[in-house]
Amino acid sequence: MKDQLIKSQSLKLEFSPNNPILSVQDLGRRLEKQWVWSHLSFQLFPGEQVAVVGASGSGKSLLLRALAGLEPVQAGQIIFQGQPINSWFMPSYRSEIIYLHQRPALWEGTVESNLQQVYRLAVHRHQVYNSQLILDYLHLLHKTADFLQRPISAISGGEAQIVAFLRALQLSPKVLLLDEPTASLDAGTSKSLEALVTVWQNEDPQRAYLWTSHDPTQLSRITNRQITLKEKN
Ligand SMILES: Nc1ncnc2c1ncn2[C@@H]1O[C@H](COP(=O)(O)OP(=O)(O)OP(=O)(O)O)[C@@H](O)[C@H]1O
Repeated sequence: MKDQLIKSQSLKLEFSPNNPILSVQDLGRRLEKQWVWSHLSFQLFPGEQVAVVGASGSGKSLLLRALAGLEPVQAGQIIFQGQPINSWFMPSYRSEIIYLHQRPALWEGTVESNLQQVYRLAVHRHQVYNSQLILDYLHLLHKTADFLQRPISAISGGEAQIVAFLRALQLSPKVLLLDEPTASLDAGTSKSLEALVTVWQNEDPQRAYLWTSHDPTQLSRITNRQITLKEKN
């Protein structure tokens, strides 16, 4: 089944807790003549919770977006489940590695129509909307089913972030790339979303995440290893 997600049918997946789910090899991102970061190498293993830290402008967002296939790189390789990123069919890749940031883009309509809409995309046609899973996740967030009928135009920034999390998590990605996802939220909602990510990860030991935040207390709660990006010279 998973083989269908890869462009080249001759490639085989290597899936084991001992193999990195994501491998970054000598990666470099240049903006005009200046490298934001270069010679960046690390691995992300199944089950890991990793913080990406660095000063403002050190390129944390650029890194996470590059890992999601949303930004180019000018050097090095990104390897997901043993296969280089460019051997993947991009829509499939982006449903396995999902990037979430603090200002999600949502469609018009209700919360639930936003959650259902992703299944109309060809890449998710083999999956179906699972309302029970969503209700379970909402329960964890101390929200009831009426939340699903709220119009997007009438929800708060924090609630929009909740919708973005639910929309991503229901697709069962292998890797989440969380780019300051709770920066504009109150402490209670932030902790609920942290709990939600933990539940998502505990559902499958192969799942892993990278999380950027300027809040060291949050990072110490939800990650156990750090990748540090150096400031530009
Ligand atoms: N699309 C772009 N075009 C030009 N420069 C960009 C672009 N995106 C980011 N940059 C620049 O690249 C550098 C790294 O940006 P990035 O947003 O990745 O940093 P960051 O570490 O995530 O910062 P912060 O902690 O403030 O969110 C910054 O100097 C930024 O201005």
